[in-house]
Amino acid sequence: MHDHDRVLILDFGSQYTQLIARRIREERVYCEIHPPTRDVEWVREWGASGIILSGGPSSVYDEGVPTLDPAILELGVPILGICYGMQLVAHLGGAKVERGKREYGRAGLRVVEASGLFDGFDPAEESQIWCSHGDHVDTPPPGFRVLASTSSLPVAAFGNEDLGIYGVQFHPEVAHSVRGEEVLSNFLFSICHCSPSWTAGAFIDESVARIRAQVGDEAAVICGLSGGVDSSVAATLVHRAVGDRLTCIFVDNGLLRKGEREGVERTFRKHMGIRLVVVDAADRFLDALEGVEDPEQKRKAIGGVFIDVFNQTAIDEGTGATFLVQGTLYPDVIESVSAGGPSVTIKTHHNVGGLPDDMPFDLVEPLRELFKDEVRQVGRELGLPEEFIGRHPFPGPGLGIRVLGEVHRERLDTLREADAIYLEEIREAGLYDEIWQAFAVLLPVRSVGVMGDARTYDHVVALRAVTSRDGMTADWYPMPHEVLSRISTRIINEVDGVNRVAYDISSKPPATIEWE
Ligand SMILES: Nc1ncnc2c1ncn2[C@@H]1O[C@H](COP(=O)(O)OP(=O)(O)OP(=O)(O)O)[C@@H](O)[C@H]1O
Ligand SMILES: O=c1[nH]c(=O)c2[nH+]cn([C@@H]3O[C@H](COP(=O)(O)O)[C@@H](O)[C@H]3O)c2[nH]1
Ligand SMILES: NC(=O)CC[C@H](N)C(=O)O
Ligand SMILES: [Mg+2]
Repeated sequence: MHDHDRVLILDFGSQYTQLIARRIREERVYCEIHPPTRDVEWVREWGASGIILSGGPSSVYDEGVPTLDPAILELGVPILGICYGMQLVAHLGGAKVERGKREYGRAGLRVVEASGLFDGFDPAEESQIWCSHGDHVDTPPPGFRVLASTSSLPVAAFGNEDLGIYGVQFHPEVAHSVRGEEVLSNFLFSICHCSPSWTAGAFIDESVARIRAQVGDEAAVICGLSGGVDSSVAATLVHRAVGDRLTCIFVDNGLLRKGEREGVERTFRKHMGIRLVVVDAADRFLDALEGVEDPEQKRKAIGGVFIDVFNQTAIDEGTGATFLVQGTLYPDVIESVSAGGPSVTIKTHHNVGGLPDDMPFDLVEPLRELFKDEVRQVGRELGLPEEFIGRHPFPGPGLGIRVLGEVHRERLDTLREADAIYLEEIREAGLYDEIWQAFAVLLPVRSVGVMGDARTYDHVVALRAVTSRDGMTADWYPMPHEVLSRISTRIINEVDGVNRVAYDISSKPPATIEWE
């Protein structure tokens, strides 16, 4: 049995699946996202208080589309199907899913009565919802009744209260569905009878217990420690679970920022009380990157060397470790791999898709289901110093994916200097905490300039600064002009080989935060 009610989200490939998870956790209910291939036995074992079926790009009549073990509908666990999830419930329940009436964006929802899923709504009033579908249902399956409609959709929501199974054609999880949160909270609390008990403190207790169960009483554990918030939180949790059987390994991969190695070592030794080994492996990484230009190849090469170095260090240090802890987060996972489901690979995060198949360790990833801001909350609860928690994220492949194209030592040095100036000025201007992540990128092009009456033909540095909540979506930060101007002047004057600075004004999507 679990201490907390838990909701299972089956992911049919919607862009919004992670938003569903967020919304549920914001209601302080624990949830996890899993591929729709989970069968009824697995689901029973998992112990869901409620199940949400996400939307997705498929159509129920197409070939090879993801479906649901129909026995799950008979478990007696409440179910809410959203968009494709609703269409699947309709299809499996014997209703017809109609094709070809496309509806994207806003619509007005009118509920039949103010109860159950729509408790607190007013049948006399319309509320704005957000839609994104091409298929729809005109008549609910036998045993189900219409709960809401819009001017163009006769069935915007249906339900069978006896079975506790519901479907909504719109997306209650997006902010533009103005009362969507209420729909989700009605589902969680009135229908699934969850209690809102999932807090950062509860997460800590549970994950310490889970780590103990996974690692056992004997095994030794190493942790890849970067000094970033994710691995610091992961290391602290594991340390609570296994004590001195944990050794942290900080790898200087030659792709770190200026002063980073010294800074991380100092802060960690000062605050953490965990054994730390620092390994200088710059040559190995740079050798592996020689001649490699493609971003995915670079990421995979770096991921592979990380594991080799962890392995060699575990042996050299005589740890006998059989477990490797990583601070992998949910966004690392979702962007790297199709979660057994239908979403696509955006980029291979070094700690997920970049791992070799024949890894000599079992992975311990206590944060695999969380988003960055949730990890920060856990870190605060664990009492980690603000120096770790407030740090901008820094990717494991580091400057290796910020020197675009082939990575050379002198290019790394150039970027290191430019990046240090950029961050120094941002701190100086008091903007560091307002920005989610800021960094410089060295472009693989050169441009013409004039310095001291002489012609230059040098490199271009692009500056990126974004605001974000969880790294899944981001917007460019409107950096004050006088700060930009100071940064640009300093970089061009102080960094050899750079004669031009550009500011990146792309949001995510359609761009990503990193350039590679
Ligand atoms: N230089 C490094 N040495 C050892 N392990 C590393 C290093 N860089 C990354 N890792 C491992 O890869 C994981 C993922 O890196 P990632 O950058 O996502 O997390 P983080 O560095 O802990 O936090 P942040 O996102 O705040 O930088 C880390 O949690 C850590 O386990
Ligand atoms: O540890 C990591 N290993 C990686 O391979 C990796 N790639 C991207 N990132 C970080 O993830 C966040 C989202 O980045 P993107 O928008 O570029 O995908 C941003 O914070 C990125 O810095 C990584 N972190
Ligand atoms: N967003 C969705 O879930 C869309 C479901 C289905 N593909 C449709 O177009 O109706
Ligand atoms: Mg990092």
